[in-house]
Amino acid sequence: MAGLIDEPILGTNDIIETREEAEIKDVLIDKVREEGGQGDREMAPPTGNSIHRSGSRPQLDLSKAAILGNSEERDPTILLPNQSDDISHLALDIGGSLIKLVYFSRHEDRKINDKRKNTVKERLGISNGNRRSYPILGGRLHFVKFETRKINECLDFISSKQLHRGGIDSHGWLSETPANCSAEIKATGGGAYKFADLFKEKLGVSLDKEDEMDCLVAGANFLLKAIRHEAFTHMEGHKKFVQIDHNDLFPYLLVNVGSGVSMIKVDGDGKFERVSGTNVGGGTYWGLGRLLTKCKSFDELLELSQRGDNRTIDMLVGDIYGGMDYGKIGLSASTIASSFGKAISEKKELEDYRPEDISLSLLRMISYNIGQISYLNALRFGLKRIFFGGFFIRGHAYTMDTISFAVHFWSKGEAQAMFLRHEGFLGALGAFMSYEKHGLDDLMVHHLVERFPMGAPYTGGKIHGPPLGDLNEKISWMEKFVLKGTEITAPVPMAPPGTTGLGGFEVPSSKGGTLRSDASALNVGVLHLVPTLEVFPLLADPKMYEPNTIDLSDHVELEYWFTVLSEHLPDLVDKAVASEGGTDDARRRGDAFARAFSAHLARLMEEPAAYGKLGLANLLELREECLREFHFVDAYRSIKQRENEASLAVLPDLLMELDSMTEETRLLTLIEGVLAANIFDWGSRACVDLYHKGTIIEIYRMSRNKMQRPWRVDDFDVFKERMQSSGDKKPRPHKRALLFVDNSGADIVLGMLPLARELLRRGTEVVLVANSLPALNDATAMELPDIVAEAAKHCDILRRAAEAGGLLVDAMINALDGSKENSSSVPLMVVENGCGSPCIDLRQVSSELAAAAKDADLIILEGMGRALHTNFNARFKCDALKLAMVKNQRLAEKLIEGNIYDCVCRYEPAS
Ligand SMILES: CC(C)(COP(=O)(O)O)[C@@H](O)C(=O)NCCC(=O)O
Ligand SMILES: [Mn+2]
Repeated sequence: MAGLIDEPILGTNDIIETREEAEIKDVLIDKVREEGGQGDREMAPPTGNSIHRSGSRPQLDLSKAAILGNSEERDPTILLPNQSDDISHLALDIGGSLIKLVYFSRHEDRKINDKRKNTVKERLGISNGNRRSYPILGGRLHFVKFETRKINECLDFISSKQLHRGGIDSHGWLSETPANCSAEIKATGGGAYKFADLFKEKLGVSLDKEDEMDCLVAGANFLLKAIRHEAFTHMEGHKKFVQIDHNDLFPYLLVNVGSGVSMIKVDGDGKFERVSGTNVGGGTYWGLGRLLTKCKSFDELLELSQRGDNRTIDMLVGDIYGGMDYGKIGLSASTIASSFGKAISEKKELEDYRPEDISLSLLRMISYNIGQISYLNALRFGLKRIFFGGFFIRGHAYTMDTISFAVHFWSKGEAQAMFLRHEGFLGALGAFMSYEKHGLDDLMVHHLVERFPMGAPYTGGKIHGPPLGDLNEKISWMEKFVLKGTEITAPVPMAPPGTTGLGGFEVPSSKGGTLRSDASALNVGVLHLVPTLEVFPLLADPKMYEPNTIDLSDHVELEYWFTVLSEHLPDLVDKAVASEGGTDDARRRGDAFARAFSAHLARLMEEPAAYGKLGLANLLELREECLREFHFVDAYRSIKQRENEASLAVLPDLLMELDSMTEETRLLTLIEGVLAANIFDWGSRACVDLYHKGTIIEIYRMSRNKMQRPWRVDDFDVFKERMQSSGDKKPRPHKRALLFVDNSGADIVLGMLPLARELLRRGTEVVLVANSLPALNDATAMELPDIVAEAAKHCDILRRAAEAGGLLVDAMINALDGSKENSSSVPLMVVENGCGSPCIDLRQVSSELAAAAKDADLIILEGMGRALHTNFNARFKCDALKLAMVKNQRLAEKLIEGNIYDCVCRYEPAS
């Protein structure tokens, strides 16, 4: 059976400048020695093309190794194109019931010879490499679990992924272990002792034991500081994410509900005390439940409870008071007076009770008890916040509701129970954190991007067999998955919460047809660690910033966008398959992509907050990520090329026309041009239908002719005032403008480039900000220099500025030999934005863009994705212009009370 886990993409390593291999090896060997602080240690000399390491270590393949960038730099990056090992860190939490694994896989190197990057770094004064003292590599943190009784499956998993081999040292290099010393894996939990010999025997590794409490606290602190939507409340079926202020996190009570329960007062990093606990925990539920119901697993028991009615077993207040409330002390008739209390007075045997009812009664008894004891401890120490973690909870709505109810009830609403999405992984994550100097504790929230687990959207990281090895296995698994028609293809709708008020709940508040135990067990994605990401420095209030304009927690809204994306899918698959030559292989990958994406959508429909707060930007990014997962690198490649060529052909005429205008008319025509050309959007259903009705130029002309002011949002006059002289007063030109460009073809060539040219003409430096990776027909930073070079053939202003910005090949030589000072023009530059999506979350942008922003006093956001779906409400420290054509009827109605093809020109002076 295939394994169901997200796999890092196994990709090719693109390459760079070639250098003498021998020289590179020397640098590399020196680097490993020096940075590992082990200069005196003997290192095996290279044999052939690889360094052979001790038996349990992977080989480092140095063939075709090359220095990336400038070899004179202090810490040059060295690319190993043939090094295929996915170097990993692994940590374990081996509990009585479950084994939790956290492992790290390195990002594949997608580095290519992007000369633009080097020049832009020089221009913007970006220092090379990482700014932290010990850099960590970009990569992904994966979270998986196994049942402890199936420990062999876990060992097979580790072995097949080679997770026990090698690690990364403090500098992101393979750490070296002397030949006579075996590898060590950090592990916590009782099983780290119990199974130490088994790990040694089967994998040849020693378990380096870490204290369980230390790990729990380290894991919880890391999550609460570094993950945006980690903590949430859960009351009467409603999940609500809580924004934790990192500076006001401590003290709090951490309640870890595993087999037993620990209550820990946390005062800071590494500062905590186990103040209480209870032996009535997850193990009790499972153990008693198994005896009473004959259930085979925890999940089965939990699933049973979904259909249970505890009133048949529990003695309720109403049973004692003849169906009445005991109002005087605030107890309703449905309050449980005594768990399992009815069983004493009835002449029934165990077989006479439904297992479903027993399970629910048990679950409720234990959850309530945990909630109550936790609150009493919080009260004891004056703690307001209580975070609950541990695998007992497993995102199960009824368990959380019951705990929340207990805390709320006994505290009279003063205290709140909060839950953690990575609830089960606190210990494993803490053990992972204990690897010395991995740099993780340095990471901040903007360095982590949580993405949907690609390989297995619906299985929640549960491992059912060996992991999927390659793309082919993943595709076959997708095929089998859909053919089997499991429940994900028909998502279970959320049921309205059911509560009787005061006393408690009659039935579980989120009672679907069936509880998919996997889904409830793991609501976490894969954490992508991107240490180079930064918060966009021009955000007026980063803490209050919310990228998404549309709230998808509104189910009607979610359903609408779900339908839009589903309907767009066949066309997208056609484009993607065509972009890969329309081969049988491409068709197969296309089908697998469609299935995987549909499954993700269905999963999110079922549980929108499964991976944190869901916004439209996440859905649009998911689609792009999913395409990349099935190796479609640029589905709209040929469309983009065709449109670029057609637009470049008419650019000279447009520029001539613009040059013949007065300054005032020209500015208006330029803005009209941007809005009109934004119609070329292959992500909009309506626009794609339109493209069948005419040529690119015909559609562009039609769109321009339709431009009539006032636009639906029209701040042009205020913008014009800022830009143009009135009377004798000549306004100070902006120093630097960041232009967030959108689509290829007419959009960039006939819209944004002419606007950039106007700004350059006025003496404003221009930085074109484009996607790092392709998304729909958006122009990428890699593509822009060629487009600019073509455009510059027809325009002196663009040519000189592009030269000054190092965008033209000749100019690059100038820039590098220091003659840039002679340039007579302000520069035109290109930076990548750090994302591969039609939208942009400005909390996580490339370091290039953050550096470029430092001197910028004007930003122009263009397109629906970047200016409407995201950032429509964003406020900036500098002047901001948001330009877009609305190419969706519903969005037009909702956002601007207008109609499809209406335009937005929103200008907001610096705040
Ligand atoms: C994907 C997009 C955000 C891209 O728009 P752009 O940023 O290129 O203006 C937009 O096309 C969109 O929201 N499309 C889905 C809605 C529809 O098909 O109507
Ligand atoms: Mn776009």
